[in-house]
Amino acid sequence: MSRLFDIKNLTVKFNKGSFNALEKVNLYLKKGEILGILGESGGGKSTLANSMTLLNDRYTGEILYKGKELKSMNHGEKKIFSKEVQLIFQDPYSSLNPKMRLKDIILEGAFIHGLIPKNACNGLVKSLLDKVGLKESYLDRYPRELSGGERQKAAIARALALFPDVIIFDEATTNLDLVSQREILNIILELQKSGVTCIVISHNLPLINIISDRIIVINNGRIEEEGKTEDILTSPKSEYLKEILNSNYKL
Ligand SMILES: Nc1ncnc2c1ncn2[C@@H]1O[C@H](COP(=O)(O)OP(=O)(O)OP(=O)(O)O)[C@@H](O)[C@H]1O
Repeated sequence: MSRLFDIKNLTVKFNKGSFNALEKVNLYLKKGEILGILGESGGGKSTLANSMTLLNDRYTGEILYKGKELKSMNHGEKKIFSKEVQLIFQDPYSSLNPKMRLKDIILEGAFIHGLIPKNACNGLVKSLLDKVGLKESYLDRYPRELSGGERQKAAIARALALFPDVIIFDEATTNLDLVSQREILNIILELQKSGVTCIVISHNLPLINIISDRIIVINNGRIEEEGKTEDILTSPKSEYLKEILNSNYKL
């Protein structure tokens, strides 16, 4: 499997003289896999996701996407990158424009990138709704007229309208009830089958266990361990993982 991302010595320092949010992080993402990123609050997971999507460019080290360092990409390359790599946030309400109807929200990015002719809109938006399990009758709704789980599905449909190669889910199921969580997990597994590579960031070990091919544990800005899901859960090395596994979590 070829690598989509290759990250070398990624270091992020937000305030001069204070601690590093990320410290010499090295990791890769293989095409077709689901990579789980696990760690406690404040450990640096979102900083990693934001840096991998250039929402944060105040980093040192290298983030290579398909062999090209993100900050050295020219305008055209960055535009392609922003289509190919999508980020889904924890709070779908704040990431959806409250003044736009669902169909316009879903198609906005695809229009900006010139991906779809006007006459193909209806077909595309219906197939995207179907993929994420939203009813066609929701097309004219505003975000406030959707439940939390439905809003998260809408955010995924909007990302899918760009036919991305990679989707990073940053705590995307954290605020959802168990049924919605399960539905989003199933969507992610279906995405993997259709060739989309995914990163799932969470502090929820059962969720990461169900879905990931490989896991990285990141705390205090450092990678504490990395390996195939079954390997690191059966013989954990980090104190963090040992503690969770010794608590009430059962594999
Ligand atoms: N823009 C910023 N400016 C200053 N400090 C920041 C900024 N973003 C994050 N931090 C700090 O960097 C550290 C890592 O934060 P980050 O959000 O990456 O952690 P996280 O693992 O995603 O946490 P959570 O699971 O709670 O979302 C934290 O101490 C946070 O306060």
